[in-house]
Amino acid sequence: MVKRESNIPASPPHPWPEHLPRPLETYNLEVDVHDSSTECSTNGSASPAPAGSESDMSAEHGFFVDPNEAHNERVDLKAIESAVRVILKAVGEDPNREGLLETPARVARMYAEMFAGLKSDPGRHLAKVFTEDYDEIVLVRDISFCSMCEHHLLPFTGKAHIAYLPSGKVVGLSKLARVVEEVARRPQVQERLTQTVANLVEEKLSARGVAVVVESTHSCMTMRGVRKPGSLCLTSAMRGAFRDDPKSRAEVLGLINRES
Ligand SMILES: Nc1nc2c(ncn2[C@@H]2O[C@H](COP(=O)(O)OP(=O)(O)OP(=O)(O)O)[C@@H](O)[C@H]2O)c(=O)[nH]1
Ligand SMILES: [Zn+2]
Repeated sequence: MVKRESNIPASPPHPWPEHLPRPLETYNLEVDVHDSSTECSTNGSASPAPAGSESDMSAEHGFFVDPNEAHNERVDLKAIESAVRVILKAVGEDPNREGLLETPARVARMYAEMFAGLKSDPGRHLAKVFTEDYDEIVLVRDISFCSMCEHHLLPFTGKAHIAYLPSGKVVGLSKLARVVEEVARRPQVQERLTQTVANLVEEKLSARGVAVVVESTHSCMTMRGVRKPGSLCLTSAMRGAFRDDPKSRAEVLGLINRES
């Protein structure tokens, strides 16, 4: 057993936020170099400083961990690699030919990225709000996203539009896009993505009204199966005033559909 230890101080100045991944360099890695099923075990004694502090920056550790980025620690990369090798063999490929040698590892990393939001809490992006005497529509339009259809594990890509009616507090505009980005990183159906985003905005901002419209193209409908390139799926979730008041609903839909 070869033990590699980082040079991070054993007693960090602050606890590392639970929902964040710990950068690999900050783990004490215990690697059995003789065992092909190598495991990395984490040692709780070494945690980095919280994001945003000076010691979180690349000068000391060689990288910066963005606390806004979702990360799914439970993804078993080795298991995905094995499964991809099985699939390659099953379709008649030779997983040992040169071009495919690194493919299982690439696919594993790709799934880790595409499903990074599976175990995270996207609502955290809406935790910081600003008191503001503004009670009209706030709309962020054309938030591009790429998610994965849970039926075929093929991407569906498109745009989300989020509007809300504040009740004394507004949120940073980028945070609405961050919620979409994180919720998208799960296997799902478009309806659930739409509702999840609407529920989060309504709950976390105590918004008087929320409108979420999502438009996307599903690869499972364009590149396979029924093969209808150009087909577009639209979903919407209306809450509060946008659901109950036809005038508010018409106003927000007008803004969402307005030509730029
Ligand atoms: N409602 C909904 N359906 C979706 C979504 N993404 C994919 N689907 C559909 O999920 C369905 C799965 O249908 P199945 O009959 O079980 O699978 P299939 O035989 O591969 O279906 P086809 O795609 O028609 O070939 C398909 O109709 C897909 O178009 C989504 O986000 N929402
Ligand atoms: Zn599909």
